[in-house]
Amino acid sequence: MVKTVIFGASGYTGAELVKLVSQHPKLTLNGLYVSPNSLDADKDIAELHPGLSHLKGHKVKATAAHELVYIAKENDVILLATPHEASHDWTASLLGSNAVVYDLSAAFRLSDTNAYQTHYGFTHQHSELLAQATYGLAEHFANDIANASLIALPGCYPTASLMALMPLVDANVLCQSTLPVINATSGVSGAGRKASLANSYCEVSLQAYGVFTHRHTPEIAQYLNREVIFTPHLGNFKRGILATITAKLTPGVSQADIDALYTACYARCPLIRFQSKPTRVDDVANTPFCDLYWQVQASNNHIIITSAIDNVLKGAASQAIQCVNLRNGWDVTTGLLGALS
Ligand SMILES: NC(=O)C1=CN([C@@H]2O[C@H](COP(=O)(O)OP(=O)(O)OC[C@H]3O[C@@H](n4cnc5c(N)ncnc54)[C@H](OP(=O)(O)O)[C@@H]3O)[C@@H](O)[C@H]2O)C=CC1
Ligand SMILES: CC(=O)N[C@@H](CCC(=O)OP(=O)(O)O)C(=O)O
Repeated sequence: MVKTVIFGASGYTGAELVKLVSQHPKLTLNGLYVSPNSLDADKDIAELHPGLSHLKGHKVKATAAHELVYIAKENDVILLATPHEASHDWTASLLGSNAVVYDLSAAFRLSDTNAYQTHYGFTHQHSELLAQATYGLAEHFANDIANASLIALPGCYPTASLMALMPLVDANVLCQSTLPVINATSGVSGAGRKASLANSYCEVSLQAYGVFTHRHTPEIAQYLNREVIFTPHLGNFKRGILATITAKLTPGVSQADIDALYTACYARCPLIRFQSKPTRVDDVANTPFCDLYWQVQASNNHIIITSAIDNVLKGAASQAIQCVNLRNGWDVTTGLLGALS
């Protein structure tokens, strides 16, 4: 069995990772960690997440920075479901042995160190790790992921957006002079488990936020190699993201062309599903799938694509497990579909 540890195990994505690792046929849970001064240190995971009561006996431990090198030596898979700064500070100590680091934060997603000061408010100290990191967008970078030692999982909105737009950019069917427009709504779990006024039950109402400033705009732009207009919205539901994307096509591109293009791109991708009607959050919540729907309006060369994912699964934890599977040469769905049928 492949020994696996999870940092940030008490959070939303951490708890999903605990569940996914525990049901994975080739992984074994070998340690759960929270922050050095966490109020949850030494609590049982079943106490923190009653939905994980069947895993009673797994306690979360406070991380001690001086133990990181040892933890990495003793394990094969390190999953970081931690804030960006914690991943940034700890990853160098976790690399260097045989363990592979899968980081769910944004600490290693962007290639430009300066972007971290602008968009994340901290100074990035590890340009060498940014150069080394592989982006964990599983369906698009499978070969790179298979050989990587540091995998930077995409953000939730970038996952939904890039799954829709990358095939079109790669096939060069988007008009160069018009920016794709992405409007996406996320459930509240996207903001993490920590209490805040903006995310409290009575305060949440469907609303745009981060207008022209959201930190996922440069992430999406970097991997598309072109600018986009991205506007996130907060919705009053727990989990899921629906991205509705409008883009201008080059003249003459038809519905049949786009059908063929997506079909070819995702032919061997069992976790990408095509829908004949606009996609719905309820169909992907609690699943590792990304659902796509598209419609071309030939009269004015436009396409609308709708992309739906579960933000804590395909947008984070289950995509991390896809990467673990790819990195170990296992079927990409291993451990992900068992409880669904
Ligand atoms: N929620 C989502 O939909 C998505 C989240 N992500 C990213 O995944 C990561 C985890 O997100 P999420 O699960 O939502 O967050 P949560 O706030 O729900 O959980 C964060 C976890 O990290 C621990 N933690 C907090 N501060 C530190 C610290 N300084 N050092 C180490 N551990 C710490 C917390 O426990 P404690 O404070 O008790 O130590 C908790 O276990 C983040 O980087 C987030 O940006 C990515 C994609 C989607
Ligand atoms: C609803 C909500 O608040 N969502 C989060 C995005 C969550 C995510 O993907 O986070 P990272 O890129 O930080 O890992 C936000 O907009 O900040």
